[in-house]
Amino acid sequence: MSQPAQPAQPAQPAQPAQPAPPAQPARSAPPIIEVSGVTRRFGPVVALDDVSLQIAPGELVGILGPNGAGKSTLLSLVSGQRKPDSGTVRLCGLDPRDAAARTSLGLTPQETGLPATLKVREVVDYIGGHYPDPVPTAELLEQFGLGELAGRQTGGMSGGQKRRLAVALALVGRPSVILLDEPTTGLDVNARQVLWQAIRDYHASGGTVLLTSHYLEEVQALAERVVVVDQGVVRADDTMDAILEQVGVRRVVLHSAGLAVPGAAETRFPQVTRVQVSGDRVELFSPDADGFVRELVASGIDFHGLEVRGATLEEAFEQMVAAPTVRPAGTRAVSPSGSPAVRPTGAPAVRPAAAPARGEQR
Ligand SMILES: Nc1ncnc2c1ncn2[C@@H]1O[C@H](COP(=O)(O)OP(=O)(O)OP(=O)(O)O)[C@@H](O)[C@H]1O
Repeated sequence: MSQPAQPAQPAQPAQPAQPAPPAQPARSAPPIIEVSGVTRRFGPVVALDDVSLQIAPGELVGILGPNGAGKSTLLSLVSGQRKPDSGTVRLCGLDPRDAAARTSLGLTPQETGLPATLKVREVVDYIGGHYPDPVPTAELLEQFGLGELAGRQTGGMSGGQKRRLAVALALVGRPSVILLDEPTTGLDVNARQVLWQAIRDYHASGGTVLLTSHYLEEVQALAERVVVVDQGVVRADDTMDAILEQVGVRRVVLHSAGLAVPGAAETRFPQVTRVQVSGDRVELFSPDADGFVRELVASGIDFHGLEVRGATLEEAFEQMVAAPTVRPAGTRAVSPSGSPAVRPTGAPAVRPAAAPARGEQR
């Protein structure tokens, strides 16, 4: 579900114009974003359920979650567009509904309403005019590969071009923190690379980024820290490496006619939790890859081309959103996509960061 469509939010210069050395998150500094025990309901739906999150200045944090998880709701609370039913949200130490807090904020909502009859440069001038020291329009448009479109009405832009402009507008006021809700949805590979570079440059100059994405490779490429949200609950909150490590599942790839028979691997080897077969190529997932390989060798089954590697973020994510969260009857968040990924039999439970273990009552 989307936030209300609107242009980027006003922001204020809080960062130097020139790129500085890559930012080191100031973990000892007061959090620039602080969400404490926040619950937000929409009628019977609990979009966020007792969520707590602290983001230090200079962090680049990716929020992952399936459709309806509560990601956009979280951003709308941080940006002050909505208020929590309970709990508190602080942006730069202030209530984000206080305009003073939002002067240091740049925002790209999931759906952006650009005035169709205004030209691209006019929109940038207009938004930039709210700030004391905006990025010069030509410079900003060049950075986002939009220089040649400066004189075009926004109604004549492609979807991808509009998306690039929407992210550019979040940066025009030199904000100290930006919220990007699915910034590259609908973009082709080149346009996505341009935006990724702009986000990296902004972060390298000391900016704080909180972004949601459906593209796991985007979060993997950009974020230092990943927050996994599912059904309104934070299921994991850690560095990318720790998230991958936490899941502990490894992928074993090999070629074997004997194991390519449906059910053969799972039946024979208890360590195997999931199997994908394509011809004689077999991909197996196991929390105990070493044990599986030892037993495979001992079994005498013919195989070749063995590879073992860690799980991708996508696999880690599937594991995390697979564990159900128990809520009081009638208040469970509804995911439009229905049940999330099926948790593989025997897969290790992921210890959530701020959520109950599987089966615990909230
Ligand atoms: N204005 C609203 N009215 C009613 N229900 C809402 C509203 N906004 C959000 N919800 C519900 O709250 C839950 C969380 O929605 P939210 O948009 O935050 O999820 P999301 O993770 O951003 O999803 P997506 O990835 O699909 O954008 C969903 O069940 C959604 O249907």
